[in-house]
Amino acid sequence: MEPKSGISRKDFLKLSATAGVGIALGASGLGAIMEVAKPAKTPSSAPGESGGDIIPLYGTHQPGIITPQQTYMYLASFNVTTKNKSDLITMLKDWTKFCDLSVAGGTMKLSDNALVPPTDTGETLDLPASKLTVTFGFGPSFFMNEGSDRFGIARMAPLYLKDIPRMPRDQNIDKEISGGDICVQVCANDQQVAFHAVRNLIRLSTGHASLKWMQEGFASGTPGKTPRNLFGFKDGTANKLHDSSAGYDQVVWAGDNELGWMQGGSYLAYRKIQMKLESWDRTSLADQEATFGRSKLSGAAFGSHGEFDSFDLSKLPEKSHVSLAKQTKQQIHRRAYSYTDKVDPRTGNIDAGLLFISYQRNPDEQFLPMLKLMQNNDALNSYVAHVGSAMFACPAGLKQGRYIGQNILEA
Ligand SMILES: C=CC1=C(C)c2cc3[nH]c(cc4nc(cc5[nH]c(cc1n2)c(C)c5CCC(=O)O)C(CCC(=O)O)=C4C)c(C)c3C=C
Ligand SMILES: [Fe+2]
Repeated sequence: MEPKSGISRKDFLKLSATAGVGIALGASGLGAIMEVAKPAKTPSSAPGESGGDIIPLYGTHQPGIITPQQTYMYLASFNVTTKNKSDLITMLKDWTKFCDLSVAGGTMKLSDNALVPPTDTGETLDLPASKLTVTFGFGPSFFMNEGSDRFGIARMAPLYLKDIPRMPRDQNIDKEISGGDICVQVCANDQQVAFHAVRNLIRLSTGHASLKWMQEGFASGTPGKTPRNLFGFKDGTANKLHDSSAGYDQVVWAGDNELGWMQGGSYLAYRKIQMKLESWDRTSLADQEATFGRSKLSGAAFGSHGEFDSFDLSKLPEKSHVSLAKQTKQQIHRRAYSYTDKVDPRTGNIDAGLLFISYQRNPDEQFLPMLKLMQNNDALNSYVAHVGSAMFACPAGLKQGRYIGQNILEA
């Protein structure tokens, strides 16, 4: 059934219920998704309407990588618990069907049986798609787990996938919030829509995988302008340098030296970085700007005027953050979100910082040399501590009718 455009999630639900399409509950109560409805709206609807809020799940590349940043993000990492490959496939199929429906603003059909829990948790019933994207990635332990090729896919591991090696300033890295077999990056312009997606993906993983860790982030900025991080600086300016199809091919998308499933995919590098807000806030403006090598107000590099102006590297302090990144002569595509958490009752300091995420086609060449140089020399080091770390390989875009990871598990 092809729903009409302009209808709400709730209307669509009613329609799908009448037409007898939707999702049947399995024996567990959460169960496998047996049948899903077609997308509730089309991506071509006018902006402002729900349809204009749709980012397609299918395409050459996964959504959520070069997609302009939405306001909210959940990053969740799962460990696969089932030893059975077909169980794993069931979960990935259910996830795919769920994403197919939710990114289009649809909702799983509630049960007709009042005696069992509703299939969908319901908090998005009246909400539009909100540019929801779900991006999947696979960690090194997905392919080879503690020396065991448990799903017979070790030969399918991509060229550069490995845990980020221990860095000089990694003494605060917490293993509990690092790594994992599968990561899911969920982004949307409505936090409830993003949460609904991650929550239901967790529900659908029951019996197949367990949630290892989850992080929640936000990015705030005027549309079309670079958002500022919690140090008050524009963060993401240099992404403009590769903002073209050729630029993304050069910086982001894995090439034809990779196995087929990874060509057009990308490597996700993740660092959870605490930012010492209290000590930063006691730092003079001049020192803050020298830390990055850019003006706080305009975002312009030292010696230039506008945020996006080219600049002379010799005008920046040698150990400034931007200078170090430039010295590597590499580019990465950053898609970071801020986070805030609890206050330490002993010091009154806030646990807040950056969920640093970057995408690149070759982390060995692009990301790791940059991280190493920064860990050794960065002026920013006085104000930050890295506490979480992970790397995942995100497959190429999905074709309709296929499930995420199919090209790895059924090759
Ligand atoms: C290893 C890669 C990087 C880490 C880790 C990282 C952490 C980090 N960055 C900021 C704030 C800013 N970063 C900026 C630029 C920038 N950062 C990286 C890489 C890492 N950052 C790169 C490659 C660049 C681009 C450099 C260039 O080519 O010009 C900036 C300047 C504005 C911008 O371009 O975005 C800011 C500000 C924080 C706060 C942080 C850890 C908490
Ligand atoms: Fe940076």
